Amino acid sequence: MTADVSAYGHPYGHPPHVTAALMMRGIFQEARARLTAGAAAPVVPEGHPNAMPQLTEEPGAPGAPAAAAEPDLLRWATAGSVDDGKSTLVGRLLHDSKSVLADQLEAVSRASSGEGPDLALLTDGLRAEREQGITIDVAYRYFATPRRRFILADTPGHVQYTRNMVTGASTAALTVILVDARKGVVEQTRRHAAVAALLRVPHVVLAVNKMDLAGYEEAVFASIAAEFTRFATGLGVPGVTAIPISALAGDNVVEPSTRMDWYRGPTVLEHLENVPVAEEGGEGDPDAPARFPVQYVIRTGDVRRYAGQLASGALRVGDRVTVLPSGRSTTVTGIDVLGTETGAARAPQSAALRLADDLDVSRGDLVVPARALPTVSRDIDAAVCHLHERPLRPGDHVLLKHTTRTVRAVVRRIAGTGRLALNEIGQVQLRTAEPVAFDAYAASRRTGSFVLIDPGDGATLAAGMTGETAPELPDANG
Ligand SMILES: Nc1nc2c(ncn2[C@@H]2O[C@H](COP(=O)(O)OP(=O)(O)OP(=O)(O)O)[C@@H](O)[C@H]2O)c(=O)[nH]1
Repeated sequence: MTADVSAYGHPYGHPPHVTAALMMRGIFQEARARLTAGAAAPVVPEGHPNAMPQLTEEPGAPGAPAAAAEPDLLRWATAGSVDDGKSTLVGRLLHDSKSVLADQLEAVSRASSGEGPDLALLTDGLRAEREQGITIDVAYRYFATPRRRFILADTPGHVQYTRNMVTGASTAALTVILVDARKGVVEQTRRHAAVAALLRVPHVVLAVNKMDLAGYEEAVFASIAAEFTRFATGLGVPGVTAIPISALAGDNVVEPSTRMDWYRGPTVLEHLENVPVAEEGGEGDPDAPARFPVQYVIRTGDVRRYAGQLASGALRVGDRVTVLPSGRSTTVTGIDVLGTETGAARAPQSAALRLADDLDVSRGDLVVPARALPTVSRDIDAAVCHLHERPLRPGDHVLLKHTTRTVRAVVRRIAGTGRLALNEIGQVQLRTAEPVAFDAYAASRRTGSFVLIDPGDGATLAAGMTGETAPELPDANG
């Protein structure tokens, strides 16, 4: 798969599935890289049920500079307790928006007993496939409508929920949290809201599902929406959009419901199609300082160029930049995007830079504007979500993977009980063997996040958000 992963010597690679090790950079980036580069090859293998031809027909893709935030691409995730209807919702969305391949639908119809197709089968088929692998937690589903393309991190609900949600939501611009209208806000819902808040997912949708089983009553919806919004707002979730739906009957998923005329808001799809994707601190934020993690060095004769993908902000020829962690400064003398000399590049474009001075720049270095430096330190304090069966303990030796850089680190302190079990989120202090250049997660999701890796077997142990405070969460293993 990506050169990145093999850099620490572990042969992951199950596209379109992804292991948690790829979480922060992930297949999203591969997808994005391909899309912005206008690559002809689809992100998912040809013939796979997820292989949506629309992906390669991005308007103006080849050669066209990527729009700052790729307004036509939304990355999103779903969350909800077991049986709240995640699979049915996604199936309904694909079905009603005609975003599913015809042969797949036919197979589902044949497999379903009863009247309509069992929409959960559309996603459960993929899930079974995914569950064959131990480390595979999230399947990425690609679909498109005429308005927008979507990448959905489809997470199984029943087990290891937090891990999956962290994996799925960390790069998402939106997450849909489902509740069952008959049950309302439950412990799990609060936990999902807390994780969404921690990950700073910019848009949270509360889908109050199974409204058909609640008589399509406005009062039922209103009280659940009010309770959730109060709770989520208290956690710092910027905005909640609550939508009453029946995933099974198709109310307010793609088409507006005729049975809930008291609801005037958007359907789920309308909302997905219209929600703004540029977020503060995100790759599309025009005010964010430039962050350019060097992926590899290209040598042609005497000329050296540094290739990578802008994690945030923009770089221009003439910019005074500092290369971290060394701290040396120089000037950008050339920028190549898609093999063409350009004056500038902006996130999320991939680019190759030329620098005025012959500095010793290598993979894992971070090129930043000299006037807007991140923190450079060997000490990292972060909210960490533990993703492995083996608990994390002080004294543990790990590899810390941050953007394109992997360094050795040791766990110095874990607040509270002093250990982190699977799915727990806690405050962790780390000391790295070499300085790392990072931002606060609040300022930049990309340069403020990292994963911890087991140096022995390459397993992903944990995901961290620098400078964040771990929330108090109910019920760690929901
Ligand atoms: N009446 C009614 N039933 C629904 C609705 N949405 C889903 N269901 C049913 O609820 C059950 C669970 O739906 P799923 O879509 O499998 O739920 P899930 O959240 O994906 O559950 P996991 O796969 O276990 O995570 C199925 O029997 C669905 O048919 C709805 O809007 N109304």
